[in-house]
Amino acid sequence: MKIIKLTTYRVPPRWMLLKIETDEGVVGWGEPVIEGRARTVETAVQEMEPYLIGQDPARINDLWQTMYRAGFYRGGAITMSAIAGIDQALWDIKGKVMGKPVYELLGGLVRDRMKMYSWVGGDRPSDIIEHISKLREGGFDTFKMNATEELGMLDTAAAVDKAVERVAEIRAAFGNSIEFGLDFHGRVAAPMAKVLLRELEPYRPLFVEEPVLAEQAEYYPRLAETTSIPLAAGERMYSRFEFKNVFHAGGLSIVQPDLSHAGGITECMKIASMAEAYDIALAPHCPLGPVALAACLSVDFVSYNAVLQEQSMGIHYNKGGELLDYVLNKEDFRITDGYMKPLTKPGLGVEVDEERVIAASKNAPDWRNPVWRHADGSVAEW
Ligand SMILES: O=C(O)C(=O)C[C@@H](O)[C@H](O)CO
Ligand SMILES: [Mg+2]
Repeated sequence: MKIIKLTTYRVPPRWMLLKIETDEGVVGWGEPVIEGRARTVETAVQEMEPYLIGQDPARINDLWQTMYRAGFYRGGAITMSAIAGIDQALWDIKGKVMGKPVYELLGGLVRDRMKMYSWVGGDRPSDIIEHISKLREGGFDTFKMNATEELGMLDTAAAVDKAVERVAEIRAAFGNSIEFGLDFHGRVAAPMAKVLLRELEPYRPLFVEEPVLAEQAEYYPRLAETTSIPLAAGERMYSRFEFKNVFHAGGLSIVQPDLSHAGGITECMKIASMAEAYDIALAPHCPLGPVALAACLSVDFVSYNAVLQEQSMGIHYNKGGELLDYVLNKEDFRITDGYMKPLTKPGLGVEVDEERVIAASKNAPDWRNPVWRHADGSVAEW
């Protein structure tokens, strides 16, 4: 079997799907994308074609190593997202050829169902109580929200109190009948992270995500010394070589690689097992589309340390497109009592609605995250 064609489709709300075709008619789908840089990743996928066209899609490991090493320069968000989507599609092909779901090819199920969580509150956290109440009716009991709006490197007690009061309200409304993660989203600089973590401690969030920016990862062990709140990060790290340093330095309790940013299934399986060796839990990042989620689940269902899975249904980013819009087997993505079952169809287990994808790709928006500014006019982390 040989790879004959790669086709990318940028689709609303801000995703990109990749179709890899073979000379024997077997097709694989992947989701290579960096939110806000879809066109750049699209070009990166096209630049990988010379390594792929005419090659045997079964040789995933060799194709992965070639894409990673052959271009001399390596790593980073764009290249590793391109490799990620291609890798997902190659695993999809392999599963379809062998008539097995990818998790079977990775050693079989380590659990029968996977715990899912839902975003609440939007870019500027608001209406949290009402949003949680509504999602609880749908069976969710675990949520994630932004902890703050813009926050200065050194901010006021009032700004800290605003973030803490929001969390206090959640505990007052729901007690310990629900769990919630707080995403600092890189908005909190090191000087304020310690302050916020201390004030949030009494409310026992399930975790705090990106307590500081990934480029400040050396603070993770220092911050972990000051709090019992589990620290989580990973969506802005792109290979096991980056995660290696973070695991070795310590401080992270939960690792959140993104299956569409960190080299795909092949790489994230390695990251997951490295994390397990450090007793770090796995909670793949996935505010993206159905193929990315299916790739996450392929890793979740074979990784002992997988504890939580993000999914984007109802997320505030999904304007103009929703998770199941491009999926024919929607019923397989049902979430019952906050859990998903394995996707059992061959490959990644997503039956892509290709007609819908092609139609939607005709006028895909160039999604960009907003550029926030502090009161003094300087750029704020979004
Ligand atoms: O889902 C998360 O945890 C996020 O922090 C969302 C962020 O990754 C946006 O997708 C960037 O555009
Ligand atoms: Mg995040």
